[in-house]
Amino acid sequence: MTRSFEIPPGVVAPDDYEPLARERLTPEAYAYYAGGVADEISVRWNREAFERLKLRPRVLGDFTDGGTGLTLFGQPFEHPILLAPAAHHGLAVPEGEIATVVGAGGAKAGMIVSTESDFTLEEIARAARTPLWFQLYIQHDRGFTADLVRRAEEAGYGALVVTVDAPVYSLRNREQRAGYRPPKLSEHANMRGLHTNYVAEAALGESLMFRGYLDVAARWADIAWLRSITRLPILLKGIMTPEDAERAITHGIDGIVVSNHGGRVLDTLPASIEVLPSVAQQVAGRVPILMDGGIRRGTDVLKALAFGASAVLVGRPYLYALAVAGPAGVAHVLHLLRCEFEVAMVLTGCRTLADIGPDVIWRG
Ligand SMILES: Cc1cc2nc3c(=O)[nH]c(=O)nc-3n(C[C@H](O)[C@H](O)[C@H](O)COP(=O)(O)O)c2cc1C
Ligand SMILES: CCCCC(=O)C(=O)O
Repeated sequence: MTRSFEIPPGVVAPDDYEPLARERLTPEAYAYYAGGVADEISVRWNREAFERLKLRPRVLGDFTDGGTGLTLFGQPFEHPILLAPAAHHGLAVPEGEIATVVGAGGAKAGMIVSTESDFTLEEIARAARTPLWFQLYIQHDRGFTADLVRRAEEAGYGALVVTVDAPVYSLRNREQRAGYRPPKLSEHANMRGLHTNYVAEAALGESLMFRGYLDVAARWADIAWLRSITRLPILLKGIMTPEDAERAITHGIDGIVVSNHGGRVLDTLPASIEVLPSVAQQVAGRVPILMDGGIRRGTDVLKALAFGASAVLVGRPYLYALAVAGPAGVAHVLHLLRCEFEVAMVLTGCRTLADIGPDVIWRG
């Protein structure tokens, strides 16, 4: 790092980074980070659903030997707040994901590295002092995809998070209005040399989706194939229904991420937190569930765990913090969330994560 990064005075809550990031990012980059698909209704619902949930306080508990530690797939984590996979940290600072992973290490937070990172997965792993998982987008070229998996294994990633809810770059009007253009797949650091002839474009009068593009998109058979080529734990990210959760389990996957992709793929999907209980009921403890979408406060983390998540992922808050204060910002925003979460645990009578259950939610 060649520059020093400082936390601006007055930043005391995760959301305090957002207006400052907006000033520092280009309008195109801000549109990419902040935006969702179409009218951004699911983006709003992710927040509103958390805001509607009330907590039930408990007093005078005994917190001896309490803590936030957990184990996922045999890997220890200090707390259940991980960095969600997000493409293009280089839009925030030139050091991109290298700065992010340093910040994640400072806050002892696990990080999920995106297929579409601006540094290679190997470069990020070399800079890491914290557990890393790799988020995989199954590419049209399955041989290339298998190579990515092999590279993630060799670089020491602890799990594969296969994102299954975005087979197509969806219609993000805010990005379009701001003039943001995503790079071509082969321009991404991890995907140099990738070739694909399949692009989701349609001339007037042509079909966008049903003219061959989906011939090479991932299907359930690809999950069975992935299962057969790696011993890494596999999570599917973007599961929103009990049926798909069940199907994932029958395909031998090890974990599920309940997510509407931060409202970036299909608008008017319900909030992730709203569907979490039905997925948790179906899964019934057979595999761990993680969730993301709209986590902005420690109380949101508590609510997600109360509804059956083992851990949560946070997206935009750390991207904004990265833009404002580099690795220091990332560490700080995660630390704020962890501190808020611990306070919420104590004030609802929870000594460890195992104590967090439906009882912490105020009913009626
Ligand atoms: C700028 C940005 C880029 C993202 N890129 C990816 C990605 O490459 N892969 C992926 O699985 N999810 C991606 N996501 C979705 C996040 O992993 C996560 O689901 C979402 O941001 C959670 O919602 P939140 O931002 O409200 O916390 C991205 C999200 C944002 C905001
Ligand atoms: C197909 C989407 C690519 C990156 C991404 O996941 C996002 O911007 O949300």
